[in-house]
Amino acid sequence: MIRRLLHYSSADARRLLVTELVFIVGTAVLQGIAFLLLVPLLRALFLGDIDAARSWLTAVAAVGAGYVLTTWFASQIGMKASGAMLDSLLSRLGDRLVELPVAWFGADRSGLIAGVATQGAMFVSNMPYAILRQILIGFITPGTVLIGMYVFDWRLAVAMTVMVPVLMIGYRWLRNTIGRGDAVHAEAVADASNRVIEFARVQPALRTAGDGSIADRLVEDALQNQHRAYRGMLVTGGAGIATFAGLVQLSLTLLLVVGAYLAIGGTVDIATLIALLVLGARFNEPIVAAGDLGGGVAVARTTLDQLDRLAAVEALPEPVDPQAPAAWNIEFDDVTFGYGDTPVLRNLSFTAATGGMTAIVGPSGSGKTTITKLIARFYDPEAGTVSIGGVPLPELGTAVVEAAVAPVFQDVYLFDDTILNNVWLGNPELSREEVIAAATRARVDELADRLPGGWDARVGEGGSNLSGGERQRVSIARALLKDAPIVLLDEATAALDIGNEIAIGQAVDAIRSDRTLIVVAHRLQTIMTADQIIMLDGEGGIRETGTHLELLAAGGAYAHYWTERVDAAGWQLAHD
Ligand SMILES: Nc1ncnc2c1ncn2[C@@H]1O[C@H](COP(=O)(O)OP(=O)(O)OP(=O)(O)O)[C@@H](O)[C@H]1O
Repeated sequence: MIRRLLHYSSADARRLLVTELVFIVGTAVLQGIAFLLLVPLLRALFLGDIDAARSWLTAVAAVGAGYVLTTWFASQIGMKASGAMLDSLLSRLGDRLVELPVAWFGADRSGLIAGVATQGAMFVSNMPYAILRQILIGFITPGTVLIGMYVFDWRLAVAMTVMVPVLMIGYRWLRNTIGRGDAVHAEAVADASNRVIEFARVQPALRTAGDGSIADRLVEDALQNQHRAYRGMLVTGGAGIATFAGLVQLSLTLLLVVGAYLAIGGTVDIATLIALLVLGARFNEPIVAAGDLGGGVAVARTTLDQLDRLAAVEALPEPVDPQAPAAWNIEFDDVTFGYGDTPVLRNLSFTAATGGMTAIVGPSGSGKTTITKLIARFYDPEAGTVSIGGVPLPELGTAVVEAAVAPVFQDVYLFDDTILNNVWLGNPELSREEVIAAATRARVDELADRLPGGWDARVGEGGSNLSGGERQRVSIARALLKDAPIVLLDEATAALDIGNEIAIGQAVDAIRSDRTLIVVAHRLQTIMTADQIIMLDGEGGIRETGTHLELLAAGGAYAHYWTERVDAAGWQLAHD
């Protein structure tokens, strides 16, 4: 455990932890010596030898003073070590999270991350101050007492020694039992957190679904599961602690029996025996305290295991010497990719020219969004290459790709802040005026005019005060500000009102100049004006490629798709 704590410590936390350990060892040895000095002291008192008792009392007082001093230092340094440990755990976690591939983050990860970053990190960082000290003292003090016991009476010392492996096995078993229970509990807590977060997010949809919806059931099941896991942990943990305390009592009983036997045999005088039995009781005290805290170690271990698993998640390969692309054309060369066993894209090849707009259309689930995710390098393909400017993405590296690409996805997340600050995120270097100018080009000015507070109106959690189309306009404004040479736009599938439809059209026009734009296109206007349309076939490949006019003239699948869409739009307009 100490090795693992040191592994996750910053240099500062490591220095404090090692210093604290030195003081803890000093504390424990001094405590052991103080206990040992009780034997001659008590013996002298029983025998009425007041002078000797006074001398031993002075010795106990001197060792006690040393003990108090080292304890004070150990606790002060321990407190600082705990603080430094918390800092280093959180910064290690933060560093790791930004390294992980974007694809790793799904809704089911929020509970895990929240659990590790809050309760888990607190538990681990509490180790140096609150737990480690007691546990080390629980082993080192009895160890010192045991060595001293051999000096006083080897037979009682042997009786104590016999119990050491039994107590060690008991302690291990206790720790493992609580550890197993806690691992199950931590998983259940993470799952319940995910469900509750999801439940809170989708409230509007749930209100219309009424009681007993799937989400209600999932939350209820997850909470019940957590409750069961917690109860299981308490029951097994409680049983473990009680069993361990029983073993400790057994060792004391053994000492009593051996002591009584020796006293009856006359090989040890009563005064010495009583003093040694008092010592035996003291021998057990720190062990019981350590046993009680064994659960704490197990819980901290669960968090360290989770951190180990996070450390083991494979990041995408990064180049030693990242290249810079000379152009911004995008090329898919024989790309095959899937999320599971079945490929979503099969041997897919196409080129999107620098500065042009490519519209991707096709049936639902045909892989349109997946193509944009591969360009943003959320994933690497299983086979084939995706390149920008002729350089495969793994040779550019994630940082270069992230700088070159501005994604505008459908599920735009806005922070619970002002409209302007949400756009500003795209490029924090720019002035307020420059941000407003870019936001105006993406037609966000209409929102600022409408909402009380203007540019400083708050958008609510996740942008809940805005419609889907409005959120997407804010996201387009961010992309405009970022001024990346490639923009990926996943157009909102939801039908837009006429105001949003026109505004999004103007925002897309603003963004397309001088940029390579890949659009998962749903608006007829976007599709019609694209430089190239790629129509996916729904089986992982491309059915047709060309301009709107070329494909219409070909009279194939696209022409059919277009006629249907136009008819549907006409039907919709006729009924509005
Ligand atoms: N993270 C994921 N994990 C597992 N499967 C996924 C994931 N994302 C997408 N898929 C699956 O991959 C397939 C293609 O999804 P994709 O979102 O690329 O399709 P799409 O053409 O954009 O669909 P739509 O038009 O409905 O948005 C779908 O079957 C989808 O269920």
